[in-house]
Amino acid sequence: ASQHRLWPEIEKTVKQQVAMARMGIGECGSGWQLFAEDGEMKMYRREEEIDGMVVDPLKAVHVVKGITGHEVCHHFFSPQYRYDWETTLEQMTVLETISDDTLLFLQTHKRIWPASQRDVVFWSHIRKLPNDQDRDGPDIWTVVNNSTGHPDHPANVGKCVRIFLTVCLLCQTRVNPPKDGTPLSRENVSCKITYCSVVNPGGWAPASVLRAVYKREYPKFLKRFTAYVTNQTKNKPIMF
Ligand SMILES: O=S(=O)(CCO)c1ccc(-c2ccc(C3CCCC3)c([C@H]3C[C@H]3c3ccccn3)c2)cc1
Repeated sequence: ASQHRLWPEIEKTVKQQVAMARMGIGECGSGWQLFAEDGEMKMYRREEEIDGMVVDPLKAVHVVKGITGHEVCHHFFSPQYRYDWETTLEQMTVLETISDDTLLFLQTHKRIWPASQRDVVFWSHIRKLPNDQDRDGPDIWTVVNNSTGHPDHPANVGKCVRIFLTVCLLCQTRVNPPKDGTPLSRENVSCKITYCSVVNPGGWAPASVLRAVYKREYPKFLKRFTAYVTNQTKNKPIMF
């Protein structure tokens, strides 16, 4: 994969996005407002517009018991699960398998009235990162999705408005070993999830509509996705 044309961009974007995701909300600069909370899940956004279009950066933090960072990233990255958890997905195509850890996707999302239908072309890269805080702690896993062009799928040719996004899912596994030396089980693991996304909706859509869509869809997406991973893994050996 290192010789692929996208490799330099992937390296740079992954490093950038991981650094941002690791910063706490306080360090991330001001202006973050908590807009949704549900148990361990907290969702923040910053209100930002470019040329009158809403591009509100989103940062969600969540802690889920019984699953690991590798399991969360594996189910987010792998195409075979996506229709199960991505409720707004209408069509997903893997345009290119760049390597076993890097795919190129074309996705069309269901139309959200009154906005016109959207599509997106993005590369998706999964990576394990050394846990530099705690040397013998479990590794950190991340998936970064970033829009890119594709010669066979130019933007805004068909009925869909092309959106542009950068998404980073960063997962840190926590292990609390059982006192009595019994083997590790799912009760002894949890995962701290940080999900960052910036979506440029492409063509114009009313700010009030977009903000309502995000307010409704993002909490639903993260809850549904983490519940899906819990269900998929509950009777399987732990994937560290
Ligand atoms: O994390 S991913 O890479 C996961 C791979 O699928 C991702 C996340 C979100 C989107 C996305 C981008 C834009 C929109 C809007 C913009 C104007 C009208 C459609 C929506 C709408 C469908 C709503 C939505 C918002 C948040 C979460 C899920 N659904 C979704 C795409 C990919």
